[in-house]
Amino acid sequence: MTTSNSLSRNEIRHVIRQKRQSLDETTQQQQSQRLASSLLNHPKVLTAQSIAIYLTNDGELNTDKFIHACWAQNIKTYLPVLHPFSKGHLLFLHYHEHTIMQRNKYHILEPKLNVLDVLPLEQLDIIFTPLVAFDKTGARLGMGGGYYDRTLSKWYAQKAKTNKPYPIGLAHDFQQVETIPSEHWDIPIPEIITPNHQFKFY
Ligand SMILES: Nc1nc2c(c(=O)[nH]1)N(C=O)[C@@H](CNc1ccc(C(=O)N[C@@H](CCC(=O)O)C(=O)O)cc1)CN2
Ligand SMILES: Nc1ncnc2c1ncn2[C@@H]1O[C@H](COP(=O)(O)OP(=O)(O)OP(=O)(O)O)[C@@H](O)[C@H]1O
Repeated sequence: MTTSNSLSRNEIRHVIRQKRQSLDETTQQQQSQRLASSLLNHPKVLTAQSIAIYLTNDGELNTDKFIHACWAQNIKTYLPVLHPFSKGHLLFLHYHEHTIMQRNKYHILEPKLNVLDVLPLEQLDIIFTPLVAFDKTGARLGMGGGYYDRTLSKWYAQKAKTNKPYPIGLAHDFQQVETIPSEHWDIPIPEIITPNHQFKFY
């Protein structure tokens, strides 16, 4: 990794995170509704039984309305939980209206760990991934922990077999940038959805 690369990745993170943190609540609610409406017509969602999603943090595109719509349609929803021993890795736990929640070290709400609620990655139909920025090639930049890079690398390694879970990035339109300086561990994702566009990369 070169210093200039890491600086510009950090600069992108800084600029885009500031922008999304400054969104007002009305805009967030409108975008959440638009997202839910478009996702509910998505062919992969229409046939999904279990999906991984995230709870909005740091001004991310709000997923609340979509999550509730999934529950109404009997689509099971799973949330990322920081792995208790395996640093940098995520588990995906069932999230329903009675789930006991707690805050992780980043102050993001996550289901309280219970092994009975964990679903192996390959049993999820779709993994909706949060991101800070994406570019025209499908490169994604996250918060900097490498959590989704590690998760997606497991998907990538086994994708010839099952292609499950199908990754879809979610973002505000302004999170698209010209180019993300790539690192060797980055896994480009096949599809990114914003309130106004659907991008398919391969
Ligand atoms: N909604 C949501 N949930 C998610 C993620 C995400 O991007 N969005 N993650 C995606 O990976 C994982 C958490 N990764 C994160 C990595 C860094 C920071 C963060 O805020 N870092 C602060 C410093 C916080 C601290 O150390 O106290 C910062 O960079 O300013 C947050 C989450 C799992 N859950
Ligand atoms: N597949 C992987 N295996 C091991 N380490 C990895 C892997 N992917 C990323 N990392 C490590 O994670 C750290 C953070 O990576 P990076 O800055 O690209 O995360 P990010 O894409 O912003 O975050 P996220 O993927 O959680 O959204 C890097 O130091 C990198 O070495």
